[in-house]
Amino acid sequence: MTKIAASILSADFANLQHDCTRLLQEGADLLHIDVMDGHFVPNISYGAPVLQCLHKALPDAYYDVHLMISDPARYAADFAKAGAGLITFHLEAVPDTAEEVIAAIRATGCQVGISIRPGTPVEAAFPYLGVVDLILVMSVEPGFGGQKFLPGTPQRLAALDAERKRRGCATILEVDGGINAETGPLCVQAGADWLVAGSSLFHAADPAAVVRLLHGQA
Ligand SMILES: O=C(CO)[C@@H](O)[C@H](O)COP(=O)(O)O
Repeated sequence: MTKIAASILSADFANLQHDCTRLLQEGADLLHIDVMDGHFVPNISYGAPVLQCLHKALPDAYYDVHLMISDPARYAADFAKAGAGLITFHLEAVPDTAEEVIAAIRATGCQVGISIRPGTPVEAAFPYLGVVDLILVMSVEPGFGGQKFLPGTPQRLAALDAERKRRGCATILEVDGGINAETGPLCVQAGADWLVAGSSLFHAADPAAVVRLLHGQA
């Protein structure tokens, strides 16, 4: 079944535990932790101490960490210690050393993901099918929540899904950016397994209804 990852970037940080507890109670499957360094992307979010506090408050949640940072190998262990279940980094950040970063994350005991920006040819991720646990396709330019879904995304997911089937591997396909009741189902139809949703969940009057819809249960 499709999993819904709630992106905490859209939470009220003064009430982070409350907002996350609510979303998990409303049916979200996991928490998506967007880490931005103001260098790889033009925004700064938060670091491992925030995850550590959240993990302490909500130890049973699964933490899907998305590193939008220039030096993922340097910080992977910090996020693993803080409670990450899966750590995703961007191929564009480390074009020549992706294998080393994968090994560094694996050494922490976490699952490993790679991500690609909207402008990166989807074929760049093909060699990692069956190598990493998850491939995250960005459906907006990374850096900010609340952006509009890029319409070419389902086609990119479908290409990855077809290649995944051709290779017979089980790598999870995740999509992130502008996911809502309209765009989520298009991504699922194209092959996405995990949907990251921020503003459409945290700002919804009835988040449970959005989760049900994204789960395909509405
Ligand atoms: O990584 C990012 C943005 O860089 C995303 O996780 C967004 O935070 C998703 O937010 P919405 O587009 O769903 O509001």
